[in-house]
Amino acid sequence: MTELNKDLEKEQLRVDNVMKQIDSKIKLLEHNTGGLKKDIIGIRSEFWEDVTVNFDEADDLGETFTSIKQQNELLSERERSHRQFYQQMKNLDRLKHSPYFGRVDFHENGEREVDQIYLGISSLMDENDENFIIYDWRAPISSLYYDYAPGPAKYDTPEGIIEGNMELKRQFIIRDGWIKSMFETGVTIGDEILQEVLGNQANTQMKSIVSTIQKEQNQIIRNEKSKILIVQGVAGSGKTSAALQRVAYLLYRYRNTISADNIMLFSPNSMFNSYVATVLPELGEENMKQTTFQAYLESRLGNQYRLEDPFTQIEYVLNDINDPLYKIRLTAIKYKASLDYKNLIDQYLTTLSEEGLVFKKIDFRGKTIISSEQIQSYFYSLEKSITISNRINLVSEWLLKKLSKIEKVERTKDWVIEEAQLLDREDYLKVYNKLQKDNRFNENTFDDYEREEQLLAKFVIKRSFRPIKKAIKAGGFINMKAIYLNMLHWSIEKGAIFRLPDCWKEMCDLTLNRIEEQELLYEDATPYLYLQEQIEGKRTDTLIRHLFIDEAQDYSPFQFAFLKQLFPNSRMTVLGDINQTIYTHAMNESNIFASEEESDEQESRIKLMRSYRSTKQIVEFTKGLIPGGEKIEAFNRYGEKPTLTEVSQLESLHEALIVRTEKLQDEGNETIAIICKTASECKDVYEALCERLTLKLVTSKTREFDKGVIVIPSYLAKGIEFDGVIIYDCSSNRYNQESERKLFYTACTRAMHELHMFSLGEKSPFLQNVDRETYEIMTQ
Ligand SMILES: Nc1ncnc2c1ncn2[C@@H]1O[C@H](COP(=O)(O)OP(=O)(O)OP(=O)(O)O)[C@@H](O)[C@H]1O
Repeated sequence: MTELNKDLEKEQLRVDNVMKQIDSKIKLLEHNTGGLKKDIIGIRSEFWEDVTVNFDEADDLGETFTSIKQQNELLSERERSHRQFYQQMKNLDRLKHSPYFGRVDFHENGEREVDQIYLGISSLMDENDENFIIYDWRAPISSLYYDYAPGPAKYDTPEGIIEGNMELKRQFIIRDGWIKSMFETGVTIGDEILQEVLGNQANTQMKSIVSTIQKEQNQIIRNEKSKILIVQGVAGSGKTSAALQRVAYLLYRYRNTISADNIMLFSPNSMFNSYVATVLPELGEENMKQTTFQAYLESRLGNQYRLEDPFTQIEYVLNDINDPLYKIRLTAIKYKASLDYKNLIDQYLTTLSEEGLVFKKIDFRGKTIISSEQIQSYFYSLEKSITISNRINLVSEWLLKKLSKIEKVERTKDWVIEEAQLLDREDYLKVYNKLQKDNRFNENTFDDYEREEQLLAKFVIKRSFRPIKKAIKAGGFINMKAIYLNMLHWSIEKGAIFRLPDCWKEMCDLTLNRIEEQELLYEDATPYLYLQEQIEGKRTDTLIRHLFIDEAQDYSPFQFAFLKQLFPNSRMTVLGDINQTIYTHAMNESNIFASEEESDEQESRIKLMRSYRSTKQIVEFTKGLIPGGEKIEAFNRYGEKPTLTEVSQLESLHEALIVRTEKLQDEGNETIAIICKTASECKDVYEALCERLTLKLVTSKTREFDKGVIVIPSYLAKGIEFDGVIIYDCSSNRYNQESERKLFYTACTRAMHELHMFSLGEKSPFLQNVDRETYEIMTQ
């Protein structure tokens, strides 16, 4: 028997033993959980039998309350234990499927024994709960596995650095109790295993990568020192994967202080949200909060305006090049994304401190009860040193007091008596009950009839004023629309003192016209909300301690500044790729990824240059599409070269595309994307081909994507991946503007195993400089 076979046998024996221990832990837990479940069902069904309910006397009321409280505490305690048991059971189930994936033998300096450390997705203790049979991959000692090859090695612990020598590093694939493969590995974790993992079919849900995390990815996952961690990583380098494993790491490392509710991920669209949603549960952790920037804007401005979304904006940018206002709008999108525009708004705010805030009048029953001038003069009568938002609070208090006085006067009016008579039964009953209650506690009851009338009047008044008061509390008396528009007029007048783009007036007109129609353009939404916040008072989310921004190259400097203000207590992990910047507002020299310098000691930057998603052949091709692409490293996984098919007729394009799609399906590719430049192109393709192929059309409203063949616009495909990608039409008609180069690159880099491009007419200029050796030209 060879040395390796002997080792394999020994390792299999250990696996057998671990499986037995997992089984006995499961049995024990089942036993305990079963009892608990019965307890909970019992307490729930007998809840009301076991409490003493008596509302007759005040004393009885107290006793009833205590009794319910006790019973409730008992139930909560049992439910908590049940949840814990359930979680443990799920972890054991997961371990049973695959107990561990790695082993390092570490000889700590000064110690006699060598420790054998086995790593899995969660830890497992022996039967006496004394020694670790499996270490959680996030434990401090586990970082040895990701960071070192056999030889001198060290790891960080909260108590300090531990140094020693790594004597062995081994990697396993274990499934259902059997070692399927075992390798001795070097620094980079098992190319063999990575080959296997990456060679698999793409999935409609992202997978966890804990067993094959690479050293540079581990730096991201375990970073603890930086307030802002910026990761510039090439397409497919594992940014999203590293981000999600980092969330799992933080939840483990700070389990006593941070929970999933304290972590938030901003992602590019809702389909991406569902794509990544299974990774953390797979690792035994609860999902962090997830949102998109657009969803946030909607939640804040959606009740005031029809908000344009970034997808509608990009459709305009890509399609409407012949619109006479096209250039103006594009310049506006860029300018309004900049910190120069934020600075302009800040300047305007200083003038607002002195004059110019606009308020809405307050009407009641068709009559103005407080005029906008009255509000304005009260506001400007307040001490100027008080911030605008604090003065707004004072105005709000003043208005509410004023309303209370008006309420009293109104109570005696005829309309109140009339409305009181028309109250429906339910409302009347409420008043009647109140009357009864008052009589019970109040000895000096006077004429019930008179009292009832008063109460009814009060009820009617309260109900009528409620919406006004609510609106006042929410700052509804501020005329934000007029303030934003006035700011635009003011900026036109003061143009000379700002670095405004040419045609600024035309740009403002564009916004003015839309706002008049109750529509807010995407480029105006963040600035508008920013201005609103400075006036009404900044809203902050102090609960979030770690903010993750994925595809961050597509955020404007203004949006970043806004997010920093919104999450003041949060550390940030910002992940992106400057070569995948597809939105006009982000094509800015102040893009966070444009610089490679760390701006201060709170910021760290990490670069990922190796692409794992695509085969070497695809990476060698896509590298040629972007300047500086030669620095991108491909992982050694081999496949066919990408292909380009040039056709001159639409019919032949469709025929060729159908043949290729069917071939990809026959080869076993489960997720195939036909990527078009725009949504309108997708719609045409879908309509033309849906009778010949089983297709699904993806739009900005799609929440999840399924296996099969999908037709998807380029900008929605970002962040996700497919076994096979077909570029519908990469002709110079479609992709010719320099600003579209990155969009094209993003589309091509979605392919894991196969990339096929079709061109109706001459191919795009982006392909002109690509090394001809890196792709095949197909003849029809
Ligand atoms: N260490 C790793 N082990 C196994 N698979 C990995 C590893 N790193 C990345 N991958 C795989 O590579 C693919 C790309 O990863 P991911 O989507 O995280 O990259 P990305 O940098 O966010 O890509 P993009 O910017 O192009 O959207 C995924 O299939 C992921 O599972």
